[in-house]
Amino acid sequence: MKKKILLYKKIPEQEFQRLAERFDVTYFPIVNDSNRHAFFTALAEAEGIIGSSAAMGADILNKAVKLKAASTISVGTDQFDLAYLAGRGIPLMHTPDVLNETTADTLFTLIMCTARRAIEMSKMVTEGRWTKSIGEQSYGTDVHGKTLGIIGMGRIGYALAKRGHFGFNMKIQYTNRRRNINAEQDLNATYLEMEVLLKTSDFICVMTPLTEHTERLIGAKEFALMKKSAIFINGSRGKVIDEKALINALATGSIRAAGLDVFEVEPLPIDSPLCTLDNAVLFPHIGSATTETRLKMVSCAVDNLIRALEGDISCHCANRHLLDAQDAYTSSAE
Ligand SMILES: NC(=O)C1=CN([C@@H]2O[C@H](COP(=O)(O)OP(=O)(O)OC[C@H]3O[C@@H](n4cnc5c(N)ncnc54)[C@H](O)[C@@H]3O)[C@@H](O)[C@H]2O)C=CC1
Ligand SMILES: O=C(O)C(=O)CO
Repeated sequence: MKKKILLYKKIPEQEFQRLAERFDVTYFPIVNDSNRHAFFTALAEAEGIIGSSAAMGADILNKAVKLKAASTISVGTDQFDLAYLAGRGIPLMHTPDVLNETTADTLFTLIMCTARRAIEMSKMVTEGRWTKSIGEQSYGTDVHGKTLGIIGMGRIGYALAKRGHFGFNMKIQYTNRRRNINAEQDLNATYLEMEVLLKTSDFICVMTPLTEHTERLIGAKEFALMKKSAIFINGSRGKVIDEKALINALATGSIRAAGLDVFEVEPLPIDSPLCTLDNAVLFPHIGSATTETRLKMVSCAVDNLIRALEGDISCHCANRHLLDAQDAYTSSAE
């Protein structure tokens, strides 16, 4: 008999078929109040789950009494309670690497848009305010040759640093839990304590995961340390920064601008003060959102679930360290 799995995201047909060939799939393209009861009923029967963009805390996961493996169509795993899953011996699979280059492209777009005031200038044209040659009040600032400070020099941080170093002759500096020797050797990156990085960077980009250690990593104190000319970029998760403190820094001109792909609350409510600030460039969480990369992520997540339900978590398991620490993983193939 086929194992039951729960799919809670719309995915391309060919990937759906790969799941359907192997599993008995219950599919919820979206979960809302009208289908939540049915969703929980399916969750209680599922040996595997696959999807993204839905909170999967212990309160939800404890309904998944038969669960053997979870697969998220994302590299970020903050929607899940990793320790809870590990405590039950359940691996959480994720999709690293396939989205590095696309997400770094998005981050560099934010850098260019904020520095050159691209959205603001475009609005000037489309709103009929371009009535004479622009003056210096509309000038941007250069990106090439400036200093790029990266907080979280992991897979995506490195891909961003590559663009800055090779494409824009930027000086790369970073802070990270561990030294990134590849970035130092390949990109001449300098490791700095956070405080020094904040004080000396022209562009500061946060690319850490959201964890209990990184929640509100950047707040009023950190914004106050940045140069008045600094441009702040967040592509990690909204909760890694104190959004109110950022709004204050932008509104008072204590930093120059911010480019944001992620927010404390998503979708960003239209009454957020961020929406009124010309020096904030706001994207609707599109870091990895190209057709090619989203397909690769789905494909990777499908492979991950198939392998994990066969007992193989050697690749792409996000809570492997927690499972190993308590020797909790027992192969679901057993
Ligand atoms: N905006 C978007 O669409 C996307 C956002 N993301 C976010 O980016 C995050 C990072 O992704 P990857 O680069 O693949 O992860 P990664 O694990 O390769 O890199 C993260 C780096 O942050 C460092 N780090 C962790 N805690 C830190 C701390 N307290 N201080 C300094 N450094 C710390 C780690 O040592 C690691 O090197 C994801 O977890 C996800 O939340 C990822 C993809 C797309
Ligand atoms: O993969 C992730 O973590 C994202 O945020 C979307 O690509």
